[in-house]
Amino acid sequence: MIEINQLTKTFTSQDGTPVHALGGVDLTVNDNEFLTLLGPSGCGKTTMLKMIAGLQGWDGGTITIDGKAVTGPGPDRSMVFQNFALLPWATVMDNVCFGLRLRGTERRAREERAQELIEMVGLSGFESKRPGELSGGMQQRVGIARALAVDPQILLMDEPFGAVDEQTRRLLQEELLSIWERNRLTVVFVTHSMEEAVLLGDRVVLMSARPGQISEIVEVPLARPRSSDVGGLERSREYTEITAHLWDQLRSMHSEHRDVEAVR
Ligand SMILES: Nc1ncnc2c1ncn2[C@@H]1O[C@H](COP(=O)(O)OP(=O)(O)OP(=O)(O)O)[C@@H](O)[C@H]1O
Repeated sequence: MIEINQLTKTFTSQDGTPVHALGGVDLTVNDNEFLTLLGPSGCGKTTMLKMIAGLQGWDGGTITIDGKAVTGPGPDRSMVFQNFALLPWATVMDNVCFGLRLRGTERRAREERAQELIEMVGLSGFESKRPGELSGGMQQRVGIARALAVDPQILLMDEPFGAVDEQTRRLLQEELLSIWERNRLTVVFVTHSMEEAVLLGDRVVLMSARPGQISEIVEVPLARPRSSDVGGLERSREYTEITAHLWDQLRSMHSEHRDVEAVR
């Protein structure tokens, strides 16, 4: 279980003015939960994800995982980035093996594990290609396989499908759901898309504009497994009601934010 208590962070921008990114976030993520994070641009979603990953420090508050304080990155957590963050000179196989290699796993074992994952994400036959030879969707499949190779308990995903076309996005959503259904990981997934947040999540966490705080947590009652009929879910009444509610909330946040900016 991930427990976040009163998390605060203020950055200093280049001209020296403070940027209050997080203003006291409290959040609990349950084991095996698929949690999606939604909120206006700049409300601190990426910052919070990086903090859980142990890649970014904070000013106040605590983050614990199964009762242990997060003080840096660990083998229990993997992150998937929007821009894929692959090694451009390395092959698909070497990219997927990367984390296992850092851990000192011997070559045969790591290549066997990588091969399983390459098959799982539908990239068999592309093992010796380099990222530049692949489409965006294929590169993100490599990113997902790489993150899964180290068998993390927690997968942290920062708008992973933001840079791919609509059809690829749908396929990747279905694949991710099916991987999660089989492996029962804990997933924290940042997105700009209300639709994606609802289709994937057990709960949608709505963050308020900067300084980011939890504004509302919405339970998603859509039945699981969802991987085989994402399109059908989109036509259900529950889906329409939740997305309409989220849109109302986001719209009022945007207009409040505009009013605050205007007063400044
Ligand atoms: N290293 C940094 N130095 C200064 N300011 C930063 C730094 N990292 C983030 N910020 C600022 O902190 C705020 C939160 O950024 P963050 O990237 O977490 O937001 P976000 O909710 O993920 O945004 P988006 O949805 O646009 O990706 C933003 O105003 C951003 O400019």
